[in-house]
Amino acid sequence: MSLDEHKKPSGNGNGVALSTQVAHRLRLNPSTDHKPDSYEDLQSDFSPLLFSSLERYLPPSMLYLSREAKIQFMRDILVRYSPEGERTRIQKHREYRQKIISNYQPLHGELYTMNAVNFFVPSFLKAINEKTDESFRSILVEPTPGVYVFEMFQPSFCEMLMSEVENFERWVHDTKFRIMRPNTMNKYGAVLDDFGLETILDKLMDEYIRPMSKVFFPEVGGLTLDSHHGFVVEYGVDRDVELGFHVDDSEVTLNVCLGKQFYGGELFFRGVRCDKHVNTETQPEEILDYVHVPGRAVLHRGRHRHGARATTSGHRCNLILWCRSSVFRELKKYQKDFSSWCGECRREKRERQRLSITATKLELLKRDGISAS
Ligand SMILES: O=C(O)CCC(=O)C(=O)O
Ligand SMILES: [Fe+2]
Repeated sequence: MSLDEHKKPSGNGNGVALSTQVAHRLRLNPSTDHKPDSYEDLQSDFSPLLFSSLERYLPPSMLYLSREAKIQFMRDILVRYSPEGERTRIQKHREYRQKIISNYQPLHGELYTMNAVNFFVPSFLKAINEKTDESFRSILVEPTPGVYVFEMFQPSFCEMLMSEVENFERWVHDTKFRIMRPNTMNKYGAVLDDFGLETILDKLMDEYIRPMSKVFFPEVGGLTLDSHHGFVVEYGVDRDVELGFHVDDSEVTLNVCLGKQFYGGELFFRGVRCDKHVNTETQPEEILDYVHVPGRAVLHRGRHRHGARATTSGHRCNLILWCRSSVFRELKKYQKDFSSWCGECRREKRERQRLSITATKLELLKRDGISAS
């Protein structure tokens, strides 16, 4: 079975910016008591807010230089981390979103602001309020290491979200608006962030998924999730039927079944892998087939290889939230061993340790043998 890198149409992995000049390294931690200059009047393709945030990371010796000198220095850094092509793409995407948001009339206004009591089931809310390892563990099961399953959404929320998506799809059809699909592997489905749901999905990641990821996925940036790609996928005989074996472009993925009635569509998992090992063999203990249930969530690492079997009848709709950590992505560039989360790195490491123990034992035996003679 060959595997696809599931691509998103947006987002970059830029992390903590590093200076080109060794003498002027950015600080690792911001100077929180420093009041940055205002950059509101700055004509630049970077947001003025980005400049004032970055200013707090300037080396102390630069904090009181002229505004122009700071702008020049920060611009040089930003340009390195966001090449022109990428900036143009982001700008185009911003305009695309703006066009949708100013023309699309939402069906359920109440979906666009977070209303936790109406959206989530009480058990989930209780666990989130407590935010402890035990409270999370009390509401979920872990059918294979690293895959967590729990009840999450109220049925009324699932219905409302599905009918909003249908309404959006109808608008797209009627106005012949050309929309971008969620990723390279789906022909159907819609990006929720593109039609006004970005703010609540941000909240969903910040206040609900990050606290859980901090407990369950600290080694893949679970504590520092800072951006997301949120969409729905739609399956059925007249939609996408199945989804091939892949890894997500995320550190942590939330996948919640919204409904409706369907047969098939099982998720299959086959172990977590880093880039280098993405196509390596599956170990028997890594095999999991999971049956979707409306309202129920699955939380897993983006690098946990998976796919979805054919939805053979009916209509299946799932909410997917790919959560990313720019810090994790930046740090990953400088690492080679991912044995804290990649099944194959771990297997190789154990094998190296086993060989080294055997060699040491042999060495000792040999020495003993020699001294005994
Ligand atoms: O259909 C599913 O439940 C899986 C979807 C998925 O893995 C994805 O969109 O990344
Ligand atoms: Fe996926």
